[in-house]
Amino acid sequence: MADGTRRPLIAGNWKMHGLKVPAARTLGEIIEGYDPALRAGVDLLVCPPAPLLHMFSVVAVGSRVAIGAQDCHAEPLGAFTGEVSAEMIADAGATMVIVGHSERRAYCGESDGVVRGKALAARRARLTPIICVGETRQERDAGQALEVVGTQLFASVPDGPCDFVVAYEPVWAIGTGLTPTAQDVADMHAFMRDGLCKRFGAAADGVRLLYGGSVKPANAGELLAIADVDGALVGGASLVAADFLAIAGAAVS
Ligand SMILES: O=C[C@H](O)COP(=O)(O)O
Repeated sequence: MADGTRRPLIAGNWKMHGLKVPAARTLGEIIEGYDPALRAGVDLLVCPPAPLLHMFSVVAVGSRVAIGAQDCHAEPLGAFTGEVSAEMIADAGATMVIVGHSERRAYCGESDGVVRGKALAARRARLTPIICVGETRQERDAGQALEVVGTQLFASVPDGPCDFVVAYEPVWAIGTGLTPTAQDVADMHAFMRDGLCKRFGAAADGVRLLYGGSVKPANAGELLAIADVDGALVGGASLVAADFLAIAGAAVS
């Protein structure tokens, strides 16, 4: 649970889902459902596929629903066919960007160093990076979860100001319906907070630590009540406005 100084953030990662007409309808439902009670207590972020960023940013103007991207390139421009820079994302109207998602680490071979470069690019473009970390099932079963996440966190987060969000997403919990125990989530978030505070000092108290991996309306209350869980990074359930809003509701109840 956010400690009162950290406003909860519920972020929806739509991954590679969304054609413009149904996607705009879903965004409209989210905006409509982000009522004063929710607005008073929780931040909402929707991260659609890149081709929808500009349209979403225009539709969301004045709604206080933030729009974010799912990835960015480290360089501001250049001969990088198919890539999108942080500056382009900001120019499209987005304010945040996910970096280092485990799907990109696994399928695109992104190392901690690459992720750190993307987080720095986000800072350069005045975007807030959401830096993702998380262990595999094999690593957890081997008792290495804290060590693996600690290493990822240290190497993926750039030096400088605490202008980032961290998302802890156990790889084995993503899209599987499985979640860690509340105690395991609490231990990991306390460990991450401690590591950030040792490195950055008191400023790290303001960093929001999200949990991600099979967050649904049915389990959001329990997960969001855990100490040092300041919100959620939601995949599948963020594609349904009612489910996404119900998860946001759990952050304020
Ligand atoms: O970025 C979101 C995560 O990968 C979680 O996805 P999920 O909620 O579908 O498990």
